[in-house]
Amino acid sequence: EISPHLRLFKNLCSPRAARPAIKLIQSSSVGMASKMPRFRYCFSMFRFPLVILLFHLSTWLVHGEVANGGHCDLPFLLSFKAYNPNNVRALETWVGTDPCSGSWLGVRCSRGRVAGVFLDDASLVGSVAPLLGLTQIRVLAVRRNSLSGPLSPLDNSTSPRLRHLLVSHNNLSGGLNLSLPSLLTLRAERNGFHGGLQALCLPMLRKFNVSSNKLVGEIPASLSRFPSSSFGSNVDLCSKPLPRCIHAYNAVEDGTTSNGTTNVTQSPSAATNTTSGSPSSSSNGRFGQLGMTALVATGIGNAVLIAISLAISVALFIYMRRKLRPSKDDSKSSASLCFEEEDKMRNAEEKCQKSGALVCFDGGEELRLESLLKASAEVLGKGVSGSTYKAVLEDGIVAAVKRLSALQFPGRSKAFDRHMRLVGRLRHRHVVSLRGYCNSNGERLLVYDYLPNGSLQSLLQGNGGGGRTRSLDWATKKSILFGAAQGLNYIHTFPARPALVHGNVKPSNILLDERGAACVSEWGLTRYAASVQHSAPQPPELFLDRATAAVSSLGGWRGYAAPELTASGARATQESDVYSFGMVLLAVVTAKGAADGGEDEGEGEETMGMVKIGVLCTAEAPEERPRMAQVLTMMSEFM
Ligand SMILES: Nc1ncnc2c1ncn2[C@@H]1O[C@H](COP(=O)(O)OP(=O)(O)OP(=O)(O)O)[C@@H](O)[C@H]1O
Repeated sequence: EISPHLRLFKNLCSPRAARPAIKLIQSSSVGMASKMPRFRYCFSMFRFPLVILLFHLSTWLVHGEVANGGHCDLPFLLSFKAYNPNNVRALETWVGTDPCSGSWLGVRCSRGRVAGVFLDDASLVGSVAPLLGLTQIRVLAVRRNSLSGPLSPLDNSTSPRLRHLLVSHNNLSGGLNLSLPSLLTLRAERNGFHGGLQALCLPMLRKFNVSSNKLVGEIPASLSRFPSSSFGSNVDLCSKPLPRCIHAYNAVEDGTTSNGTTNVTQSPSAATNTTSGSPSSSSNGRFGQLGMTALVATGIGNAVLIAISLAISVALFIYMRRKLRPSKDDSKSSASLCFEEEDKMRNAEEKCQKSGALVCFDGGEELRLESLLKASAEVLGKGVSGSTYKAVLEDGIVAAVKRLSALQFPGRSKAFDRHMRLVGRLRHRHVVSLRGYCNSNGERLLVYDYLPNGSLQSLLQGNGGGGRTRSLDWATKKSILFGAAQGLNYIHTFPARPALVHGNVKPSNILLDERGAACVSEWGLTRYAASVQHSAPQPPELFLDRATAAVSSLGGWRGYAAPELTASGARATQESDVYSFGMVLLAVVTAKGAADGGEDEGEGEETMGMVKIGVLCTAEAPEERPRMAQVLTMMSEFM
């Protein structure tokens, strides 16, 4: 088949245009000298199409196409297709030589290469291995099919860009051997994977599920942070978050155990008891000697294992800290974060997968503008800066989408884009992550993680978020305040020029995640707002009056804004954030809670200590307020 580029050239060789060239060929027996003028004539006729042809050839090559093999991702897709019968609907559209033509269902490309395959519920059979040969793939979603065979070992050399591997509800088998520093999602539940989890090295993993497989053995420490539901219904997995592993040792000896008939399987402690002086062991010299040797060997083995796992944990901890708190240097070296690639390449399209006008960040690669616009949406609330919706996307992703008010954020500004890209880089367990944003045609949508447990505001109003009631006891109050303080401190200390500011600290912007941990949200927007509603200055009354003032205006920022912000043109600063945090702290500490009436002495002291911190934070003069890092240090005394 002639490619479009060749066809273009063929059209240009229409009878009229081609005549001189044909003549040239026909007169090939004539001497070279007589050919030259005709050649020049022909060349001048074809100069323009030749330039076009060369241009197309070069882009063709740049995009990974080769002269006679077609698109370089084609063989992988075709061999996957070959496993499947012709009646698989999605694959019926896989025809032609260009998978990036837009007509291949479920195939998504970026810069001329296949970057995503989305074939959930497509009745697929055969092996998934060919799809893992796609070297530029970021998202592979083939859930709820009948795929079988093993998942080939994957590492940075085979799949350097893979972020989301969604293969759940298939018949896949074999071991899980994945060493992918950038993988964010692994959904492999309800398959037939067997063996252990030791060959999983996935430091950036956020979503993980290997339940309902045939896995056995100890859960590595690096995966123990996931809930037990991620590991359930396997053959024999153990260790955190599942019950502890019981290490059984065959403490030897055919025919030499105390009753002389069976081998004894016992725990190390039991073995210790037996060998350290129980009559049966001391009476049996050979057993005692062998048991002691086995114990010493086991002890040494355990010590070595503990030392190795400690070293690995420390290394992992350092590695994760670097990844999660990128410094300027880190951002240069870590290619795994979507945005860091952006910085390096200085080109938004290169760094982040874009779908239309949606720019995505680390963890938001699965987002697509089309599915966002089609999502079912429920209004969560309306604030000064815009309205927030809970959006449930067709592929089950739940997100909070903030639609910025056109009045507060008019026009398209490059500074806003730059700022949002910075905001999208922040990742901390007490800061709500921005996963993507869209800024086009006057529409500004910010896509955040959806936090299911409501806000501190709903708690203060006596209604636990997410439809649940949660008592605001002293421990809860402290943990929420401490979490929010950590989030705020992270924002304040993030390496950026100028230093970052939240700008809108108030209870409705302190959300509770699925574990009930506090996360600060919607920060950094006021800097780009046309106007910010400021309150009248707070009168310097007693702290309790201030707290009451804050609580009485829970819906807005008024009660929480620092007095200096009332001046016209005043901008939020880190000091004004500290003030607002102090107001939140006072509001929380003085709020009615489950412990009212039953406060013990220790709690009373802590309350007073916290109140003092609140008073320090709400000092009238900004320069007298402590920094968030100092607030954290003071608070940690009560944690
Ligand atoms: N990521 C999120 N997950 C769950 N709920 C959220 C999320 N972001 C905001 N909300 C909730 O949506 C509601 C509206 O939030 P929104 O930020 O639009 O208004 P606000 O916080 O009252 O005012 P402002 O615009 O000044 O921040 C609030 O109750 C907030 O708790």
